[in-house]
Amino acid sequence: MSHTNTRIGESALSLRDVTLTYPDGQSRVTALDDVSLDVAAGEIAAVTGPSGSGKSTLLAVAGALVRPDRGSVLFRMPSGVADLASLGRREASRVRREHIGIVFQGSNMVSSLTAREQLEAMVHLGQRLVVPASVRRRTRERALELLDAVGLADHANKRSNQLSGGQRQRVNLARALMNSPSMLVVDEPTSALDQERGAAILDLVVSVAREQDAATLLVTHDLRHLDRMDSVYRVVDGRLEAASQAALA
Ligand SMILES: Nc1ncnc2c1ncn2[C@@H]1O[C@H](COP(=O)(O)OP(=O)(O)OP(=O)(O)O)[C@@H](O)[C@H]1O
Repeated sequence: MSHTNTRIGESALSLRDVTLTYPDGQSRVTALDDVSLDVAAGEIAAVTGPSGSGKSTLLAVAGALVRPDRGSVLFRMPSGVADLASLGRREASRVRREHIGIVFQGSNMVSSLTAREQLEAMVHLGQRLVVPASVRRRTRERALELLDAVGLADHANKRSNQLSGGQRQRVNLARALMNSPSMLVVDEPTSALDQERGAAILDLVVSVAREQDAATLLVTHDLRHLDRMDSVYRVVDGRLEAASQAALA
């Protein structure tokens, strides 16, 4: 893994000149066009923009789910700085599991597991040996704590097909927080929620980002929340623009 501290400066996440294209028939469509972005630890950066402009792709690149064609994606983890753009599949998957919390719309849940077990699996998945009872107990406690924090203490033992769309979205967020990630990438966390619950979930994202010093990228269409963000960007045709909140209102 590369250790390139000098180029990342004070940032926890630093994208430099990132370009990503997808195949489109005989040609290619440019989803991200020379994007550079810095997010500090504990900073919450909102990403807005029209449908199809490249927001989810930006999150996927930052979250080590997709490798860009060009550019670097430097990420500061407790163990050092890695360029996510140059990691192989296995290494990227390990970094995601251990250090990145990902909340995408429709994130997959295992239907046979309860809400609590979905969270516990995040921790147990990475462990090859038999998990000691003390670790299992701590993991369970943390899972219940997080389910409580997202307002689902009473639903811990329900399977995902017994939960509503909004409740599943909250399980997704709780699950992303299980490993105390250094980076959170969150796509439309409030889309399936009413205003009150949406605001509560956003409160949780904000408090987690601050308390755990997680660099946070959050796609939202809900302009009411933008005043709670540290920075606001707009993606238009794959290009990133800094956006003032006044210009978006
Ligand atoms: N897997 C893919 N294969 C081919 N093209 C893709 C793929 N994923 C996205 N695209 C294209 O890349 C561009 C950016 O898509 P992206 O999903 O990042 O936009 P978005 O801003 O998140 O949109 P929305 O707000 O509708 O979710 C679009 O033109 C889209 O059609």
